[in-house]
Amino acid sequence: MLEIKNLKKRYGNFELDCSFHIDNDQVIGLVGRNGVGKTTIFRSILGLLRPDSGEVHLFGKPVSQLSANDKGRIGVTFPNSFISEGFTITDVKKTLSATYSATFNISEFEQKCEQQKLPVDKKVKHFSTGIQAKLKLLLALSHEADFLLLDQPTSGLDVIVRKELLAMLQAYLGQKHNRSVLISSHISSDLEQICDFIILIDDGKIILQEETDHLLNNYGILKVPAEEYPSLDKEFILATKKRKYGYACLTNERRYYQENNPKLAVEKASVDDVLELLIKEEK
Ligand SMILES: Nc1ncnc2c1ncn2[C@@H]1O[C@H](COP(=O)(O)OP(=O)(O)OP(=O)(O)O)[C@@H](O)[C@H]1O
Repeated sequence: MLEIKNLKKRYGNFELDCSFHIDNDQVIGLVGRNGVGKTTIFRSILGLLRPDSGEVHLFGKPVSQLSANDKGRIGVTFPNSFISEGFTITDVKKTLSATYSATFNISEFEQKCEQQKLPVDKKVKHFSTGIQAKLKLLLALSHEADFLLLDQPTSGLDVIVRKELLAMLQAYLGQKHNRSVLISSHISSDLEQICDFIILIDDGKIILQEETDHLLNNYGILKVPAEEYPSLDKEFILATKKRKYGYACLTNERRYYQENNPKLAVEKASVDDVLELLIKEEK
C-alpha cells in the first residue's frame, strides 16, 4: 500500500529521516511529541511537499505520479484544514458528489450524518468541536478510499466522541478488505485499541516500530530500587530513566524479569510509557 524509503526533509535544525511501509489491511499508528515530524510525513505522502531525498510510493507508484483517480482512493483528515466554514451539510454533499462522482454514495452519507446527529441546515462553523471532528472523518470515509491518512483525528475531543470516531473507523475498515490506515495521535490509548502496528517517532527519526499486541503483551517497566540497580541483569533492558525510587527500566521481555526477579515490581507498559522512556533515555 505505502512504502517510504529514506525520506529526508530538513527545516533548520529539524531533519526528518525515516523509512517504513504499510501493507494492505494494516492500521499503523504514528505516535510522537509535538513537532517531531508526523505532519511532515503525512504531507510527503500526499505530495504536498518536496522531500530533500528519498522515495514515497503509494499504490505502487511514486506519489508524484498518482493520477486523479489514485488520489480519489486516499481519504484524509488534517487537524487545521477543513471545508469552507460557511458550508452546510447540503453544500458538503454537492461538493463530494462533484469531486468523487464515481464513488460518493449520497444516501449512505446522509444516513451516517443522521446516525451521528449532524445538523443538516447549520453552517459548519457553528458545529461543536466534536461534531466537526465527526464530519471530518465522515468526509474521509465517504468515497470508498483504500488508504486513510488521519492526522490527529481525535485531538481535543472528549472520551465519548473519541470512542464514537474510532467505532466509525472500525466499521469502515470492517466493510471491505484491503483498506489501510496511517493515523497519528497524541492519545496513544486510542491507537492501542485500533492499530496493528505502532511507530514511535522522535526528532524526525523512528525510534521503535512494533506490533501493538506484542508491545502490550511483552513490554514492561521495571521499578528498580537504586541499591539493586547495579546488580540487575540488563540483557533485555532497552532504556533506563532515573526516578525518585531508583530507576525505571523499559524491557521488551516482561515475563523474563517477572520470573527471574519475583521481588521486583514489573508492570505492563503502555505506548506512552515506552515512548517516554525511549525519548528520555539515560544510560
Ligand atoms: N513549512 C515549514 N517550514 C519550516 N519549518 C517547518 C515547516 N513544516 C514543519 N516545520 C518544522 O518541522 C518540524 C516537524 O513539524 P511537524 O508539523 O511535522 O511535526 P508534528 O509531529 O506533526 O507536530 P504536531 O504533533 O505538533 O502537529 C517542526 O520543528 C516544525 O516547526
